[in-house]
Amino acid sequence: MKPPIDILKAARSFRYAGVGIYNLFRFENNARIHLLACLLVIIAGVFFKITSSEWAIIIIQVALVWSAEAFNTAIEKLADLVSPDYHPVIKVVKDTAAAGVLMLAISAVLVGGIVFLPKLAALTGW
Ligand SMILES: Nc1ncnc2c1ncn2[C@@H]1O[C@H](COP(=O)(O)OP(=O)(O)OP(=O)(O)O)[C@@H](O)[C@H]1O
Repeated sequence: MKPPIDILKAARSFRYAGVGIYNLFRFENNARIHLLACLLVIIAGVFFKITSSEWAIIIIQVALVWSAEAFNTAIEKLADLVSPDYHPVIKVVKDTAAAGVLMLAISAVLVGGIVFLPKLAALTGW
């Protein structure tokens, strides 16, 4: 009888996803920009001693942006394979996928502002 959960198969899926994460940050310029932004946010979070709720919100924001970037990259690669030449539908597909990343990046910047600007203001005496 087949076991209800195939642990080896799950472990393989984790490995493939790990390769995907590596490729994302190794080869995609925008993903590297998001990685750098994340490192700066971690440094700021440690410096300003933000609360666990603030960390939780920031972690969710970072994960949302990275995840959107991963889906966007996957869509771009698929689109390049399906249509290496210019196609108006591919333009809509790629622009829409990029819009998804931009929307979440804007929300991450706003959340960052809400969390860090008051602390920065208190520090600098604005
Ligand atoms: N085959 C295509 N047909 C139509 N428009 C395209 C096509 N390829 C790219 N574009 C247009 O160029 C924009 C940038 O596409 P591109 O695939 O170069 O993405 P990118 O954000 O520069 O990512 P990367 O540099 O990682 O490939 C798309 O949003 C789209 O408007």
